[in-house]
Amino acid sequence: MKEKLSIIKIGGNVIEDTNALDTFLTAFSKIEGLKILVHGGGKLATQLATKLGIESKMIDGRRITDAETVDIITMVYGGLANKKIVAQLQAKNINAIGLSGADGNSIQAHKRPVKEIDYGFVGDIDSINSELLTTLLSTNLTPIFCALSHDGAGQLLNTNADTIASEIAIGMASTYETTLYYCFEKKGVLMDIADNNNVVKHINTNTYKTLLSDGIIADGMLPKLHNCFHALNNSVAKVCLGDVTMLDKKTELFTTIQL
Ligand SMILES: Nc1ncnc2c1ncn2[C@@H]1O[C@H](COP(=O)(O)OP(=O)(O)O)[C@@H](O)[C@H]1O
Ligand SMILES: CC(=O)N[C@@H](CCC(=O)OP(=O)(O)O)C(=O)O
Repeated sequence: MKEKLSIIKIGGNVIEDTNALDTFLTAFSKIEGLKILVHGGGKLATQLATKLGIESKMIDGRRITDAETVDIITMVYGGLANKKIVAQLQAKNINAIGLSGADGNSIQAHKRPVKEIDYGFVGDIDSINSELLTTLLSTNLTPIFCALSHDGAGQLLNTNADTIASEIAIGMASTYETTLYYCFEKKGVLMDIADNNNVVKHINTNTYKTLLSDGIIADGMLPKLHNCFHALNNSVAKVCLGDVTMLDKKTELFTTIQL
């Protein structure tokens, strides 16, 4: 029997809100067993770029990451967001260790090739250093990943945090029974975005197709669901989406994805 490992991706709207972040980190700190946290911070990066007079460009939910922008996201994801979360978890007795993909060569990627769109310094993941993560977990450290990978030749790259979470879950699946949680401000995949209680409790490959063609899965939910199925197709045991109450098991109202 493999040991269980939970990988939790925290949504951008939760990081932005001090109270919601504290509630989330309390619930995270209480999750039993081995765990890894992944965060982004896209909205915080856009806010800092605006303050610095730099325009933020997104295409299909991906940030066009030029040389100035990669510096901003390094400051925000690898610095401010990551270190605040690590410090707050230390206060909750979790021995958190903050990592970008460059630290310990934990996530190696390559710059996305230019086709119709040049995304700039955006990285597509090649490998996860599962040995390093296994070592950290075995010494009671809890890895906290930001949305940065590197190319092995000195360049940091911007990788969507949902993708980092699914690739870590996949990379760890041969060693652990991995469950991937996408924790955000909604109770799960909603039938009606205006009704936070109208949750689709189970989605499989067939119902996924219908939800897509009916336009129920839209915007930020599109890459998220793509990552969910990618994880399940690559040995991840379980994938769930929901709000913080899903983590402290105070509710049955969240979405479980199955093949
Ligand atoms: N059917 C749906 N159910 C829930 N959220 C949806 C749905 N369709 C679109 N969304 C939107 O997707 C958003 C989550 O995606 P995103 O903003 O990228 O989140 P995160 O920062 O957590 O990665 C929700 O805040 C919501 O506005
Ligand atoms: C390539 C790319 O688009 N990367 C994302 C990484 C941050 C992220 O994923 O943040 P949330 O999870 O808070 O949305 C970005 O820069 O916005």
